Amino acid sequence: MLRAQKLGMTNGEFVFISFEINISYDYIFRTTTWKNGTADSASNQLALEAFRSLLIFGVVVDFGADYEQFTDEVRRRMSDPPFNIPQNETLATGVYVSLLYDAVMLYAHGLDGAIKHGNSLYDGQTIAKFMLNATFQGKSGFMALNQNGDRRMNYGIFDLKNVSTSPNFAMVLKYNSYSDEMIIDSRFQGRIEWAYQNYTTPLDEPFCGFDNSKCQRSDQTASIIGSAFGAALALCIVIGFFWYRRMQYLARLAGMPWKINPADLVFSRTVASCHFGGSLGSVGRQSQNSNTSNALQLFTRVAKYKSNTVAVKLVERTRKLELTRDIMKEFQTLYDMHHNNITTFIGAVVEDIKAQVVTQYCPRGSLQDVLENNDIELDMNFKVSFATDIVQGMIYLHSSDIKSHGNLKSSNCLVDSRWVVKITDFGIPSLRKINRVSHDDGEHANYSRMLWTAPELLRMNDPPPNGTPAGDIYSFAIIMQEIIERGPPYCNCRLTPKEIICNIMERRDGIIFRPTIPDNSCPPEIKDIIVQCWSESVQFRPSFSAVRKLIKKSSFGKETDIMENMVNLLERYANNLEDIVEERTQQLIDEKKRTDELLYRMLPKSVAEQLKTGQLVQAEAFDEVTVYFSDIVGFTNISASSTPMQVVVLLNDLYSLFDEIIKNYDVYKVETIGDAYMVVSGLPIRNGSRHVKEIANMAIDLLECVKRFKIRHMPNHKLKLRIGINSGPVVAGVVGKSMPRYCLFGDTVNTASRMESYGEALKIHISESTCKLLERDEDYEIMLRGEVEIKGKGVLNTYWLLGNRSSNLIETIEDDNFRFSPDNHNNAV
Ligand SMILES: Nc1nc2c(ncn2[C@@H]2O[C@H](COP(=O)(O)OP(=O)(O)OP(=O)(O)O)[C@@H](O)[C@H]2O)c(=O)[nH]1
Ligand SMILES: [Mg+2]
Repeated sequence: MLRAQKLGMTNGEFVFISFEINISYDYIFRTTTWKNGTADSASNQLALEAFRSLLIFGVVVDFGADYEQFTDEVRRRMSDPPFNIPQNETLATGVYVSLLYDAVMLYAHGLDGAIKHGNSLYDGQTIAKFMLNATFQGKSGFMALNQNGDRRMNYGIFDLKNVSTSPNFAMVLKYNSYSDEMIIDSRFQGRIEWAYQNYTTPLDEPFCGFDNSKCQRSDQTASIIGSAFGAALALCIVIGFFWYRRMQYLARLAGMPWKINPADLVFSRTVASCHFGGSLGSVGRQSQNSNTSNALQLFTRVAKYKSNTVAVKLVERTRKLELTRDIMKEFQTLYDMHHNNITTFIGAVVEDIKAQVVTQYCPRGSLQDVLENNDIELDMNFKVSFATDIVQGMIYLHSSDIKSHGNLKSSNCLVDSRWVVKITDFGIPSLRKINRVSHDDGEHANYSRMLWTAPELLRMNDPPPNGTPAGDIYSFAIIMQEIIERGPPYCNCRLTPKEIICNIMERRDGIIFRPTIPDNSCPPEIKDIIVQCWSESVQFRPSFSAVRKLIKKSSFGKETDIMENMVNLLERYANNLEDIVEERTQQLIDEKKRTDELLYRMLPKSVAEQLKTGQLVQAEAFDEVTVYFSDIVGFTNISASSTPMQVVVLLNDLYSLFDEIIKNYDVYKVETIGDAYMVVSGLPIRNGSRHVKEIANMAIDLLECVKRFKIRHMPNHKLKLRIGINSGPVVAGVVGKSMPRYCLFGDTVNTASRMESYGEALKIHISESTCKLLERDEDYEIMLRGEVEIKGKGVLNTYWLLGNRSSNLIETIEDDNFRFSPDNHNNAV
């Protein structure tokens, strides 16, 4: 009751009824049921208030007149063995004693009936049957059982009385269920004192119902009305929203935001990409590459649009392009599409018979270009990430208004700067459908274009321009083969595209024709996906969403997290780049080495280095160097009796030999002019006085080698060399800018040249200065030639260098009668 009070239910509106079985007049009148002996008076006061709302409904035992006598008898008997309970104990008295007595009497009644009717004493059901409708005066009042075995008894209602003086529960009404009478006893203390509003009888039911449902109902009605109104409002908002969107769409459609002014497109260049031809609609193709199996060189037209680089695809038609509502809608649909794995449609220029479709430019070219580029290393993760990009793009495309691509192939999958694959060339089916300018690129290219087309579409006379979703899945499988194999479709078979297409369409002997993928080229789960995707039966091909799940389930699809994937991708790309850079650097180093070598052959290394760093090479004076000249005796005659090519071969053979020999000496070859060969020692790097010996030894060596030299086309002809040497000061420097040459200047050079021209065949003619330097070394055998009149010099003493005693002597052709004639020296053979 205290709990009810806390809930505010004891204000009299509610009446609580409790049921008591153990009630007698005495008991009731003596008991103060609300009071808790251990509680404080304040709590008891609260309880008293609460108990005012309680009516006790109880069984009223009528003990009858002999009750006292009965209890005395019970006490007496209980004092006897085996109970031995003292007579003054109250235990033997009470309502239960009389109730138990009456129960035994009732059982006896049933037993009596059973015995009388000859029934078994052990059949409980029969005994119980004879108890039904029993009536007798029991010790707990009149005992009467109805036909169901229920006892008809007296029941009473007790109410709390004398609240302000000595509160107690008192019977206010008695009901005899046997006689069905209400009995008002004189001992009753008046009527029920209701706790409700000044003792007035409470309503049968509270105003809001026992569970507040009656009040709620009105609340509910309000809320139903409210929600109906809300729903109507929401519906209006939704309809209004869609209507607004529709109006916006129509306004946009009419405004044609995708329309580009041709003047805004600034064409810069075309980017080439080499592969099989494009679709019939595009006119990007420019030239036919004749040597590689009819492959076409295709070009992307690149332009600047609002300072962005864009790709422009020209679509030409044979008749005027009407901007019908359908075409406008198709352009608008493209314009509204945005996804990371499709190229952004920027707009279109629509002119009389052509349209220029402007899309986002992908600098890395198509997937086909990337796959064909062997510099790019692609591991399986990279390949699967390409595949995943295509799948994501296609899922978006299939869920869009476009529904399907219809021309999915590797050249229509572009790779952007961050290696993300983006699908392109989809949509605008009306534009694709109306008659196009036909580009007959030849049978090979035409059939090559069909390699991605699903067999069911190949068999159709008029396939839908947008293709079908299942057809796209088939095309995806062919792209996967390209990715896995890094080659064109069907790269493992030797058939021509025409033969391949025929095989696919005909399905000979029920065998379907598809590309082969070697087992070791990709994990089995990836191969399974590809095989499923190119199933002959459309029903067996999975959707792109299913393919995405299958890839995710594979060992390559375990995306840990997008950032990690991104980082892995970048890392792989960086590693790839590092390898490429390393390779390229090596190539550059090799190339540089080659050009340097070439340069060092033309110029002394120290001079070349200065020129390379852009320094001005100052002419340099050298106090003493030795200059060597040689010439082929009778070269004019040899040239006259040979073809120019034979002369070139001869000189090349000879001077290659010379070049090899002079490598053994510290000399610098200045030049070869025709048949003349000029070498110097002592520059550009000074070598003290060694220059003369270097040149002398070299000259002896060269002469020896000439004696053994055989002219290829004149094997019997003995080649003879005339050698002249002079030593002295020179100035060396680079002359000329476009073809710089390292030249020597000074009289020393002229004299050396004269020494050669006034010399004799197979002899080394040296000047006096050279002779003096050589004489310091006793190894050299030198012979005075005598006085020779040299043009521009006067009469000079000259010498023959015969040989080096420490190595081999020259077998000189001694001619005592030699008479020098400056005019006939060229003819001396
Ligand atoms: N680098 C680069 N290449 C592109 C871009 N767009 C197209 N291409 C390439 O340009 C070439 C010509 O493209 P298209 O005229 O569409 O020819 P296609 O893709 O082979 O065939 P269809 O799409 O059927 O016409 C193809 O190799 C494309 O891969 C781009 O944005 N960047
Ligand atoms: Mg294309």
